Amino acid sequence: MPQPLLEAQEVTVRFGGLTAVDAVSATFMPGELVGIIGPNGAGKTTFFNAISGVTQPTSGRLAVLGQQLAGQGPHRFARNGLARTFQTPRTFADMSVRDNIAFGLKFAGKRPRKYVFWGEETGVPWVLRTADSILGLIGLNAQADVPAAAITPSQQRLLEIGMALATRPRMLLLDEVAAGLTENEVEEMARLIRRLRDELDLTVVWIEHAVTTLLRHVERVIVLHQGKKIADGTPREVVRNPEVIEAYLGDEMNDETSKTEGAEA
Ligand SMILES: Nc1ncnc2c1ncn2[C@@H]1O[C@H](COP(=O)(O)OP(=O)(O)OP(=O)(O)O)[C@@H](O)[C@H]1O
Repeated sequence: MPQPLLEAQEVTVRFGGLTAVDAVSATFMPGELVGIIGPNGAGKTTFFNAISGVTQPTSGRLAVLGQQLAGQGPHRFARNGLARTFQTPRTFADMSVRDNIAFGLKFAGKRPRKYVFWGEETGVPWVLRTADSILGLIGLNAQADVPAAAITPSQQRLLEIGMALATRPRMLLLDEVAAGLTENEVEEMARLIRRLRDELDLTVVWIEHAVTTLLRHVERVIVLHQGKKIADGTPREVVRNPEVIEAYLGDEMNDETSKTEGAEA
């Protein structure tokens, strides 16, 4: 059995009297594509913040490839191969799209670790070597010289993914990268995410409210509700779980159905 890429054990995050993440344990294996879903305020982003070092867990353990990192800052997690996006894209507005990617590459260049590809330490895959090849991978070649402020919201999201890839991660954490996109753009985003996982042998963890698309593309789903993990299984298992239907999926599916009915009316 290979070593988990990331293992969270009983991770709890409290903000004053509020328990945003309540003793959540989860294991992420190399090459997995895992979705995280749950209602607003369920603790999804806070869990992401905890497993990427952005927020210190109040208690619990976090191991990246067996190395305990709880209590360390985000740079330490990044050095160990974690890269993430944020709900509001964090790009440099005045810099060109290419220079934004080049910034990520510069950050990666300072890292002593070699890229791990298909389980072995190798050189960097060619697609992650230059800003232009990364732009090709995410489909932003035509925007290379445009300032980041001038590209569309969906291109901003792609750019943020490109910046994360430029740090040459083993694990990519995506926080609502499809928010605000049209149905077609959401589907394209899902395909890109799968392609990145397949071609770069990445572990991808993806938080999204576009549940039907997400469930079609991931192999495993974790469901959070009021800070607790209430399900962890294949999409098939999770959609049949009565607790998940009660807490979340009933409303989400109804919303998506009524949107479709509304569009058809
Ligand atoms: N820095 C903070 N200080 C205090 N409370 C916070 C902080 N960050 C999050 N919370 C609270 O923690 C709970 C979990 O929030 P979180 O953003 O993790 O949920 P979420 O599942 O990502 O929600 P959404 O789907 O709306 O993004 C919420 O009640 C939120 O108000």
